[in-house]
Amino acid sequence: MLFSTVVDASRTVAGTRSRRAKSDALRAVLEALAPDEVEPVVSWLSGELTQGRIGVGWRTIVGTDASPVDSSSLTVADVQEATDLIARASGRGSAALRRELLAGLLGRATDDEQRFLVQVLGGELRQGALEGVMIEAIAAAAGLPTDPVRRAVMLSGRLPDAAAAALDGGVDALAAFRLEVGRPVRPMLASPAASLESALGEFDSGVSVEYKLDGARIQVHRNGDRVWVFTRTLRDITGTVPELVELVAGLPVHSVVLDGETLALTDAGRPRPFQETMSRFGATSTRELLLHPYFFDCLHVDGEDLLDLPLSTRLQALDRAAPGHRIPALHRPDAAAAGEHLESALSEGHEGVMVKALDAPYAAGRRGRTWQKVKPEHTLDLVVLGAEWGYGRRTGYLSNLHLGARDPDGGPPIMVGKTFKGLTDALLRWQTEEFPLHESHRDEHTVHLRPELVVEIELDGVQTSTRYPGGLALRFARVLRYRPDKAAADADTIDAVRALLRR
Ligand SMILES: Nc1ncnc2c1ncn2[C@@H]1O[C@H](COP(=O)(O)OP(=O)(O)OP(=O)(O)O)[C@@H](O)[C@H]1O
Repeated sequence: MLFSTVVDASRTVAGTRSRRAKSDALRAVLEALAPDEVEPVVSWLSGELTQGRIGVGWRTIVGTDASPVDSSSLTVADVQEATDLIARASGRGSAALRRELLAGLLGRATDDEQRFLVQVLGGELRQGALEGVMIEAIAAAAGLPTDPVRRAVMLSGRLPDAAAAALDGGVDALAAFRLEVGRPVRPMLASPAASLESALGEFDSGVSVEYKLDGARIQVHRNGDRVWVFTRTLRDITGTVPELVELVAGLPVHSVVLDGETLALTDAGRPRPFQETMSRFGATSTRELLLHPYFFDCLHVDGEDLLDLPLSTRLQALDRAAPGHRIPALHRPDAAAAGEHLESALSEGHEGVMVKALDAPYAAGRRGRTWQKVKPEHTLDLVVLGAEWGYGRRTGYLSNLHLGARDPDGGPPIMVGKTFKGLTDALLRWQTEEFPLHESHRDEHTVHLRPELVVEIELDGVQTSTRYPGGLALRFARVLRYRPDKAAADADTIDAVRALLRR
């Protein structure tokens, strides 16, 4: 396939708000691909290279001077080969070689193709938000229902692999995707509940009511002596959390996959601030701040996959696999006991409780109704779209944030408000250093950012407004904290913002 066909499709997708039109454009490309073109093209259209990061930084890209050609004959295979060569360059002189190879590739591309390549290489096109649309397009191109495609993506964490399997081997190839110990699964997510009573009222078959701890999500895998620890975004952090590795290595099982939350505690046993827990995931972490795991689900034990079994069965397995390390939970409590559990969670400094249906399977990667979170304040995770230079005491600092909600149809984030409330001096300094690394462009007052940073905002509510394109505006928004554990694709949607309208 000609590379320009891919570039045209990407432009069509970016240029329309219609989910149907996006899906149709993607489908048309997928249907025309040769088998070995599927993985690279699905990766590019999702804004990534199959090789991951290839050592071409922003500086190299803008420093590359290559005039576009008028008409190009670049094929998908040409581009894949060129990026392979760049990715493989190593050792002395490799930076110069990468620059040369990049200039060679760009020098064969048209203006549009160059722009697309630069965006993919610079990570600007990475659009997890498009994933749902892409899954539908893959299913349509392969003539299959959406569910088995989605399941394969959630189990492998990799859209291109699932696309190749769907288009090449159909349902049978997709069914072969299994949970594999050592390969992370997309985590199941929760929906907000209006109240504890409404959450309890929704499930006749019994619930587990669990503390909702305000730490960081972990997924641990163990096979014999080998242990892995992954974050919510499936990043492998095994090397930075030796105390968790040691604990998991000592569990009374041979192989296991556990889902949980990890927290650093004060000497008095109260949770430390979220930032301190997150800082342990960084490369420079100290071991002084020990992380404690609190597991709440078991997806695999000793050769048996449990994803499709009811929560009640998975919790029994969890008790066997990790005795003493469960999150505080009540099994089938009555309303009074559940209420007391919520009160104690809050008085111990935690966020609230989770109410989970005991008969529900583990819906990897889904924000389902079978897990509901009950917490007293309204918070939203929003994408930072830009920041304005401050004035007065804040002169010289990037301050007032432009906030966007995710478009569930895969378009760019939709702006819903601005705020500088809650920003500490430390955060202002951090923003001023960090934001230029995410800059897409700037004007006199504002540095605009690629949609990469997620910030958690507390708010009193939402009102209708003509000021912003979504017709909604946040009321009394204040910054709680940044969420380095989340990508833009995990941010709250415009629908979640709208759901706060009448409360
Ligand atoms: N008992 C629990 N069961 C499931 N998740 C829990 C539990 N305790 C804490 N958590 C955390 O809560 C998150 C689930 O809530 P949700 O799906 O709303 O994620 P979120 O968007 O990170 O929410 P929030 O911003 O409220 O933390 C999980 O990702 C996990 O990190």
